[in-house]
Amino acid sequence: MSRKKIIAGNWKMNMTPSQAVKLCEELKPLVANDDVDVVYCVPAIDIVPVVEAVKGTNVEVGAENMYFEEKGAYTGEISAEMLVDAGVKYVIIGHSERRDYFKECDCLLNKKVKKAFEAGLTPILCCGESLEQREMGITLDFIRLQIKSDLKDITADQVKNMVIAYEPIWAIGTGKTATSDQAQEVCKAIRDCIAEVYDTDTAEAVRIQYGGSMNAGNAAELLAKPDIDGGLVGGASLKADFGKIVNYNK
Ligand SMILES: O=C[C@H](O)COP(=O)(O)O
Repeated sequence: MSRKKIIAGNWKMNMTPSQAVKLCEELKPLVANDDVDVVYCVPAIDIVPVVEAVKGTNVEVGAENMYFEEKGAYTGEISAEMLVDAGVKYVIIGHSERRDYFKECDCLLNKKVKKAFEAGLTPILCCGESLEQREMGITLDFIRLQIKSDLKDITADQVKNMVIAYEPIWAIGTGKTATSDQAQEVCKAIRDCIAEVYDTDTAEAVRIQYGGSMNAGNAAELLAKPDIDGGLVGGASLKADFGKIVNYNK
């Protein structure tokens, strides 16, 4: 099966609303590539202006987080319904920074994944091992556990339409990219895990991204691997380099 590549920028806590609009204008001519899906996952306050700024282009907008409740007394949170109403199509769930700094656990993330689907959003579910886990040789076991817990009670049809991002924590923002073989090994293990829990059709359909210091220089090699269907790009998504990653195949 041929899966369309998906290149998503994760802006993290960068870009004020006015800077965000300026960045969209700068990137507009650089990210025009209909062969791939292009997504900007942006801070909550940037969502409305960015949705407006990318109107009429090939870019879709994603959120970096959401809460699983529909509405109510949850100070500071944003619901899936709010995101959908604002024009958001994707939502990152379970980024390692949320798991680590904000103590988001698998049980909470499972509720968020369910809610995202219920609201009509496409979740980009992140998983990845720490350096310590890699050195202990438990990377694949740990990631299988994460995937199984986060996808508890999620149906095969839902999994077919979601995105999973493999992000080794030791490669995030460090300039240390996983080698393309390391990234391929884990992305394949994730696909095998999906085949084991669901079936081969589902495993063949789900798109699996790599994230962790992806840049204009290493994207083509990573994206050439059979089980890597895209990138979740942090630092390099805030500059012209992002256009080169999106056009890795040109
Ligand atoms: O979500 C994106 C990842 O955390 C990767 O960030 P990075 O490209 O800055 O290493």
